[in-house]
Amino acid sequence: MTVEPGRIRVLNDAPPDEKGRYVLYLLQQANRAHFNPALELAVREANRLGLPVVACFGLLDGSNGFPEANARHYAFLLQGLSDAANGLKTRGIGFVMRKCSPAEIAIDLAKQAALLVLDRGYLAIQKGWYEEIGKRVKTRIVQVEGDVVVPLEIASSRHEFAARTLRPKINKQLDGFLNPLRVVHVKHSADKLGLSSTIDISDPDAVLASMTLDRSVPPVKRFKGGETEARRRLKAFLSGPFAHYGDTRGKPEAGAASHMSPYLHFGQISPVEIVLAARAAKASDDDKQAFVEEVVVRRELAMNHVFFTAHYDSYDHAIPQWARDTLAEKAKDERPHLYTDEQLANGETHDAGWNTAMKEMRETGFMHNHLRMYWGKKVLEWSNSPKDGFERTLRLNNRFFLDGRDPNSFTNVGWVYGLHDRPWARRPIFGTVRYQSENSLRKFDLNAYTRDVERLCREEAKA
Ligand SMILES: Cc1cc2nc3c(=O)[nH]c(=O)nc-3n(C[C@H](O)[C@H](O)[C@H](O)COP(=O)(O)OP(=O)(O)OC[C@H]3O[C@@H](n4cnc5c(N)ncnc54)[C@H](O)[C@@H]3O)c2cc1C
Repeated sequence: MTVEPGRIRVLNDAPPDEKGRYVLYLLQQANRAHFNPALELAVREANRLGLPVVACFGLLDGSNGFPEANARHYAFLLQGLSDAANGLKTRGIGFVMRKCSPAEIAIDLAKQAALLVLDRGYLAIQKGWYEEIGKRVKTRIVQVEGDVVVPLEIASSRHEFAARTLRPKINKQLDGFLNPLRVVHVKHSADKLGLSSTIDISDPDAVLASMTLDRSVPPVKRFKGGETEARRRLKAFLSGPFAHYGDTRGKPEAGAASHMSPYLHFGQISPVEIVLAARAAKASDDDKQAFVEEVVVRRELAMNHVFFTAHYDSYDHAIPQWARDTLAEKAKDERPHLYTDEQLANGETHDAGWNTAMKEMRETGFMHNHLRMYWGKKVLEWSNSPKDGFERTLRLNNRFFLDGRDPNSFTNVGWVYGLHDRPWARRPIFGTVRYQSENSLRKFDLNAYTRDVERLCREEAKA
């Protein structure tokens, strides 16, 4: 199918500029050359206008760097862009990359474009780029939503209370947006335009070395960025552990995790592609349903939260009143264990299971879903105040996770503090916010998980 009309928003309804030399696509959220609705729409429009397509990317560097991004994040991003650039070239689509803001490169290259196509993300910084572009680009601008299954405003027009309020709305729309995307053949190659990048992305390591950035968190070997690698991992997951996803996803040692979150965060794979592949895989309906619940309902609940919450990174704005009240009542409760930021980051607590999870995160950029909940709840318990706990959980999350700095990051850290949840039995420190005890470490084989983490860390340490 071609792009569903519900994914398309016209931001500037001017006619395409007749003098335009190409159709420009600001590839910023959906960093991929395939299964990318914004790109396919750009190709379709370019063919209709008899023009080539040029994709562009603005790389934020130095003092202008992306908030909280470090060498780990940038290495993965650049590997993905290198892969995307190869895919674009094979299709006859131009690719221009410069060290500047995404808005800057789009505004500059749009001067010679008939039409500008944007993809769509929901973080405040991304919304800022779209606003700036909207004010300064005079030609037609079309935005295409390709990184959620059900377009956000179609799913819901308000901040959702919990997964149970969003789920029926998503389910009503789901089948209408789960369509294979038709690849549009490029009729006019961009080769003759003579546009060149100031960045040679064929060597992502060299680009990383040329950047001014926080190198205190190094790249990881466990995850290689790019759509090719995302699809390879997805295939391996769906033909193996997926058959037991429903039963074993709470067991970190069982391997029933897709590891799609870093690839989804950097737009290196489409969630629609993931769900279509999962539906076609050999697994029970229960396994499929459990997976769709995570990758569509929970993930899109996170998008809904950041979209409708202006200050989603602020404890006072993002956490519901009932949860802040109950945590405030318990703010003076004795805290048997208090740790500094450094002790937490180094995994120097009394809790060996927590330290192992922290080690997986710090050394390999990832942590299993089941442990993330435990990990977050303990930071709340071991912090001076709930606000302090929220802020340092978010800092650690965004610093070490490859999938950090995502709508999922802000929303799930918020969940630890009561967002999208309900009151539970009253406890010290937590009040009626859901507590998680050390017992949750006994529900899986902690020794097997620890051995796994040790092995992964040895592999990271190899030259
Ligand atoms: C304290 C805490 C912090 C978290 N921080 C992040 C983060 O920074 N970035 C991030 O992407 N996720 C975060 N999560 C959500 C979840 O833990 C990860 O998305 C998941 O573990 C990623 O592993 P996977 O891709 O193998 O997941 P799978 O189990 O294979 O699930 C497939 C996909 O579904 C989505 N998904 C799964 N669980 C959730 C969830 N609870 N909420 C929303 N979407 C979900 C993800 O996109 C994931 O890739 C956090 C959860 C908690 C409790």
